Amino acid sequence: MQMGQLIVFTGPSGVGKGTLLRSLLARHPELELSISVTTRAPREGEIEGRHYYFVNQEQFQGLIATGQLLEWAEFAGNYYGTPRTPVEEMIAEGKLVVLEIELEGARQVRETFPGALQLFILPPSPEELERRIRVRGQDSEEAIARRLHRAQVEIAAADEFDIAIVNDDFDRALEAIETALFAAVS
Ligand SMILES: Nc1nc2c(ncn2[C@@H]2O[C@H](COP(=O)(O)OP(=O)(O)O)[C@@H](O)[C@H]2O)c(=O)[nH]1
Ligand SMILES: Nc1ncnc2c1ncn2[C@@H]1O[C@H](COP(=O)(O)OP(=O)(O)O)[C@@H](O)[C@H]1O
Repeated sequence: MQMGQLIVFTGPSGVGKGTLLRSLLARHPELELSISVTTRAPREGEIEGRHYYFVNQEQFQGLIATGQLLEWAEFAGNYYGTPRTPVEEMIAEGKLVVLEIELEGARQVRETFPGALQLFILPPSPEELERRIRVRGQDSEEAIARRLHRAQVEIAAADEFDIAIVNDDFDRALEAIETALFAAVS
């Protein structure tokens, strides 16, 4: 059987990664989303095992110490990581596995999985990025400030990625992602 592939999505908080991925996954059942582990508190409506596996600091450190994370990083005061075993199993089964992760994690994956396709999602402007984070209405002022600060660092690194796509018009961005993705994996 053919080996699967890793597809990495990175981009500043609020750019629309989650929304784009939901549409992409609904349209392409052959894509599998990796569910991350995080120490962040669940947002309203987030479900354990579907959006994230929610753990405490001690549990997260245990996962690092026992090599159970494929990559991990601290982001805006919380830890996030990709559970290794499910991803390795899905790749061995020939699946296309999607990781939605921040910059430091994407850099780690670049080292360990050089064949991974790395996509970066850009906002049309910094103002629109801030508007989207606020419209989502899920984060405290402090969390918003940390995310906006981190966004500048992430956007400055967009050139490191295989492809950068601006999420201005949603449908157009989705199409551009599909084109890039299926050109790379076919
Ligand atoms: N390195 C890494 N980053 C992750 C992982 N899961 C999520 N992230 C990233 O962590 C950041 C914060 O995620 P989250 O708290 O859900 O906020 P949101 O992106 O604003 O919805 C985002 O950039 C995510 O892409 C992971 O497993 N590893
Ligand atoms: N192309 C777009 N135009 C306008 N709003 C968008 C667009 N894409 C996403 N959004 C909105 O922006 C907000 C943040 O999107 P989200 O998917 O949560 O971002 P991320 O996962 O990157 O943090 C949501 O309210 C979402 O509906």
